[in-house]
Amino acid sequence: MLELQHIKKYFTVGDTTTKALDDVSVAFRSQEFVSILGPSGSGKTTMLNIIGGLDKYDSGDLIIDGKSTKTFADDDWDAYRNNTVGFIFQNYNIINHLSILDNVSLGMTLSGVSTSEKKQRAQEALERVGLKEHISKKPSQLSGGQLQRVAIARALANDPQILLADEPTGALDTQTSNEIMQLIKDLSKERLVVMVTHNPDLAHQYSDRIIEFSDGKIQNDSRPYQERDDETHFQLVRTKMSFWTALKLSFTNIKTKKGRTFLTILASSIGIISIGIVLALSNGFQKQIDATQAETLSQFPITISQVTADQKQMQKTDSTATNSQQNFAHNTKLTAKANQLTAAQHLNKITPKYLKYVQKIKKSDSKNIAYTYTTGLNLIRKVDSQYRPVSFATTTSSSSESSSAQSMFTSNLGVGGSVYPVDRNNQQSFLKKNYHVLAGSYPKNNHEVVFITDKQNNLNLDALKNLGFNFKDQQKITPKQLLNTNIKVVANNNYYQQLPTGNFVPSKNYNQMGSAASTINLKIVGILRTKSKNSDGLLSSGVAYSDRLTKEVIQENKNSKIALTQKQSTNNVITGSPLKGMEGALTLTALGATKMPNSIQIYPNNFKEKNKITDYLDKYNKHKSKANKIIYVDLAGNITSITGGLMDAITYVLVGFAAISLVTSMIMIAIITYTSVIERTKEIGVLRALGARKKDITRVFDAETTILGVGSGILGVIIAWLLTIPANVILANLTGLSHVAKLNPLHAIILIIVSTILTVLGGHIPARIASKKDAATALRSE
Ligand SMILES: Nc1ncnc2c1ncn2[C@@H]1O[C@H](COP(=O)(O)OP(=O)(O)OP(=O)(O)O)[C@@H](O)[C@H]1O
Repeated sequence: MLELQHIKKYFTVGDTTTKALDDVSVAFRSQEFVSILGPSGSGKTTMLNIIGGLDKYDSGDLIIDGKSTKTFADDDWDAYRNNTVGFIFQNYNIINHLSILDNVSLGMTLSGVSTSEKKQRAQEALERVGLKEHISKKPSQLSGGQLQRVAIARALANDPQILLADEPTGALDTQTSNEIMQLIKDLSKERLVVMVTHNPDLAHQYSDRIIEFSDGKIQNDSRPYQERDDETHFQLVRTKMSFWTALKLSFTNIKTKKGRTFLTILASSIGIISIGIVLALSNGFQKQIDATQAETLSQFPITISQVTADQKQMQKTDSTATNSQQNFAHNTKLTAKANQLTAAQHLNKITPKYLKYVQKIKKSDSKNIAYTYTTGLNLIRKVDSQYRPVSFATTTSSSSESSSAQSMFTSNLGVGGSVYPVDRNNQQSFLKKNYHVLAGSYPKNNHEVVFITDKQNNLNLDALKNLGFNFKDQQKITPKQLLNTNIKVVANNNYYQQLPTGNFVPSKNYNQMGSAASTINLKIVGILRTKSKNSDGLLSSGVAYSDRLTKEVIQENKNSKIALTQKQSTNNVITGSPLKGMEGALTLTALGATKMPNSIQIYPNNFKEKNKITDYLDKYNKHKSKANKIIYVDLAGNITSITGGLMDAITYVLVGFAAISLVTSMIMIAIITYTSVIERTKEIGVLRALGARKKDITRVFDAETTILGVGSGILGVIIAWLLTIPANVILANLTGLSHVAKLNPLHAIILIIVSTILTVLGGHIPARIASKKDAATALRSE
C-alpha cells in the first residue's frame, strides 16, 4: 500500500552535501509493524518524514495506494498528512496550553469534523490508549508515558492508514516503554506502523519486520515485500482551519502568558490613548465653541444691502491679482483695468417682489426683520427756549448744522443713530431680548426713542452734542437730564425752501417749523444697555429708533416738493452738482422719495434657524442671472466656518503626533509576534504534521495579533475615557468649562478598529515567516 521508488534526499549545507536518503526503494504492506534500525545520522528520521509528507523527496517517487505523489501540490500533502498518516514523536509534542481533549481533536478540527463527533472520537481514542480516567487533566499534569499515550491518541483520532513513530519510547523507562510498544503493536493489527528506533531489543520483540539502515541506504530487510500494481481509490479530504479555531488556539496560548500579554496590550494602547484624548478634547472644545458661537453669533443678522461686495468675485480677483502682481509685463501695451473692489461691487436689486419674498420668511425662523432706510430725518429741538437743528449722528463730522443730503448718504447704522426692528408680531422682542432698561422704559410706539449706552454705561458724547446737549467728557449724567427730551421731525416741505434759482436750501426759521402741523414729536423714553456681550454692538451707542418711524417719514416726504423735483433732475437739487452713478438713487432715498429700503437685516430666532433662512434666500437666486442675484452677508456664518476649520487643523496635527506612537506599537507588535513565532515553533511543526496548511499557520498568528489589537484598542479606549474624568476636573478649574473632554462612541469604535488593523498588519509579516517554516525542521527544534 506504500512504496518508495528510488527516493533520494540530499541536504547541502555550505560545501558539504549529506546523502540522507540515497536511492531508497522499499514497499510496505497495508498491515504490518516495521521497525527501522540504524546508527545515528543514517537517515531514518528523514525517511519517516518523507513517508509522512513532512519533508519532500528530491527524486524518485512515493506511491500511496497505487497513486504517485509526484504531482502532489502543497494542499495534497497537507490533506495527506491529515487523513492518511499519524505521527508519534520521541518528545510527544503535546501543545501544553491546550487541554488533552483539544490536543487529540486538533487533526479532526483541521479536517472539519463536527464538534460532537470530534469529542466522541477523541474520547474513544483516549480510552483506547488507556487514559479514560485522565481526560480532564492538563498536559502539565501527566507523566511522560501518559503524554506519549495522548500523542498516540492524537495520531489515531483521524483513523490513519499509516502510523509513523519516531523513537516513541526514547524518553521513557523500560516498563513504560514496554506498555507503549504493546499499544503500538495492537494498533498495527489494523494499519501499517513504521517505527524508527535505536533499541534493537524492542524492535525484535514487537515488530513484524526489521529494516536496517546506514548511510542513507537500506542494508537489510527481514521481510521484504513486492507491491502489486492494484487499481486503488485513493482519496483525500482537504484540510482547513477556521479563523475561530485559530482564535481559540491563540487565545489559550495567550492565557498561559497573561502578564506579558497585559504589558504588551498596555504598551501598544498608548497610541490609542493619546489619540482618544486628543479626539475627546477637540470634540468637547468644538462643541463648546459651537455652543458659544451659536449663542454669540445668532444675534447677528443676515444683512442684505443695496450695495454689497461679491465675496466670490473678490476671492477670484485676489487670486489672479497675486499671480499677475508678482510678474512684470513683458511688453509695453497699456490696459484699462477696473479697481478690484469696484469690480467686486454688486448692486442688489431690492425690488417690491424681493421684499415680499423676504416677508414670507417664517416667523418661527426669524421674528425680527429690520428695514433700514438711509432717509434723512430733519430734526429740531428746543434748546434754551430756541429751536435749533439737531441730529442722531454719532460722530462729529456730520455737525448739526450740516443738513445737506450728502451727509445722509451714510448708513443710518452708526452715523444717523441706530434703527431697531419692531418684531413681526408688533412686539418689542428685539429690544427686550438684547437690551435691558437702565432708566425709563422700553419704547411703546414709533414716536418713543431710546438712548443706547455702551457696556460701561457710557453715553456717546458726540451723539449727545449732536442732540444739542452741552456735556463735557467724563461728566456724570443723571437719567433725568435725558429722559423726556422732545425732538421734532420736520417734514421736507417745512424744512426746505426753494430758491429762485430752483435749488433747495434748509430754511432757518426753526421756530416756525416747530409749530408746523405735519411735525412728528419724538420723546426719549428710556436708556438701554446691552444684556450680554453677545448682543453688544447690534445697536451703536446713541439714539435708537424704530424702523417704523422711518417708514412714517417716508410716507410723509415721498411727495414733498424737494423729492418730486429731485426725481425730475439730473443734478443734486441742494448743491446743484451733477449726479454720477448711484448718487441719484441715494439722494432720492435720503430725501425719502423711494420706498425701497437701503438694507435689510434678518435676525434669526436662533443659530439653527439661520441655515433655514440662508437656504431660503439662496433659493431666490436659483436660475437668476448674475446681475439679478441678491447677495447677502452672513457674518456669523463666515466666522463659524473659520473657527471650525481651525479646530479641525489643530486636531489633525495632534492626532498626527499621537499616530507616531501607534506606529511604534505596530513595530513592537511585530517584534512580539516574531518572538511568539520562535516560541511556538514546535506547535507550528505539530500543526503542520497534523495537516495544517501554511495559510492556517499564518491565521494562527494573525488571530493572536487580532486578540492583542482588539485588546489594546479596548484598553486604550477605556483608559482614554477614564482620563477624561481628571482632564475635565483640571479644565473646569482652569477655564470654568465643565465636561469639555468627551469621547465620542463612534471615535472609540473607530480607534478599536484602527488598533486591530494596525496590530494585525504589524504581526502579519512574522506570521508569514512562521507559515514558511519547514515542518520537519520545526519539529526537530526543541
Ligand atoms: N534540515 C537538514 N539540513 C541539513 N542536514 C540535515 C537536515 N536534516 C537531516 N540532515 C542530515 O541528514 C542526515 C540524516 O539525518 P536523520 O535525522 O534522518 O538521521 P537519523 O538516522 O534519524 O539520526 P538519529 O537516529 O540520530 O535521529 C544527518 O546527517 C543529518 O545531519
